[in-house]
Amino acid sequence: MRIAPSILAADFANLESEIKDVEASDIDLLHIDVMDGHFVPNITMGSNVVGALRPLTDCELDVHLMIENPDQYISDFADAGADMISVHVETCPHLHRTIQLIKEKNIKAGVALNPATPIEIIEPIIQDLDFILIMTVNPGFGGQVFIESMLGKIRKAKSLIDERGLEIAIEVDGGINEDTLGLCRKAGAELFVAGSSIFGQSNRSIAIDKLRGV
Ligand SMILES: O=C(CO)[C@@H](O)[C@H](O)COP(=O)(O)O
Ligand SMILES: [Fe+2]
Repeated sequence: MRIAPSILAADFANLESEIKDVEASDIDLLHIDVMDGHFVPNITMGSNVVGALRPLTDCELDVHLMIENPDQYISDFADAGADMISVHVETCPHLHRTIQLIKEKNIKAGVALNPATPIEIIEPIIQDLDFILIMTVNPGFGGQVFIESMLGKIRKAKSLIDERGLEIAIEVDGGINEDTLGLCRKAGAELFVAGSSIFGQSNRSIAIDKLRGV
């Protein structure tokens, strides 16, 4: 299992030390939530933040785009140093093209799905994906409560992947804590985004150990 701390819950005035703090716990991925105030009712950060963080860390930068018209910004985020980019299927009328745009940048391509979006929507292009991001809360804010009915969607995603013999990671995002992580893992997820259950805690190394079940 891989844990991706979401910097949305970090102290923005001290991002460098916040990142060093979680890196001390052998974290190999950082999750960056990009929100535009249109697709979701919140505004966060752009590719300039990804570019500023890139030289500060060896972690893979996992950029979660919660923005309308993502095609227009993929190049900026990739050039700024993203290693993985996920786009929301709800924002992509030409999803196949959008995925190819990400892959042309030689980085991992993922599709994110809102809780109300059925997993079957990605079936026609599943073989082109490196990962699937299943939202376990409605996107827009950290600190929300995990939606338990998403476990069924994770199981369905796992079956779609396994039936085809594909190597695609299932990432879950929203309300992941020491109770919900195990449920998602059992259902088939392997990449766990965690904001408040890591950066919201005073001792991040204890928080990460708890998530790992140590
Ligand atoms: O994409 C999002 C929210 O839209 C997430 O990545 C949050 O940042 C997760 O925060 P927690 O639910 O773990 O506090
Ligand atoms: Fe996210």
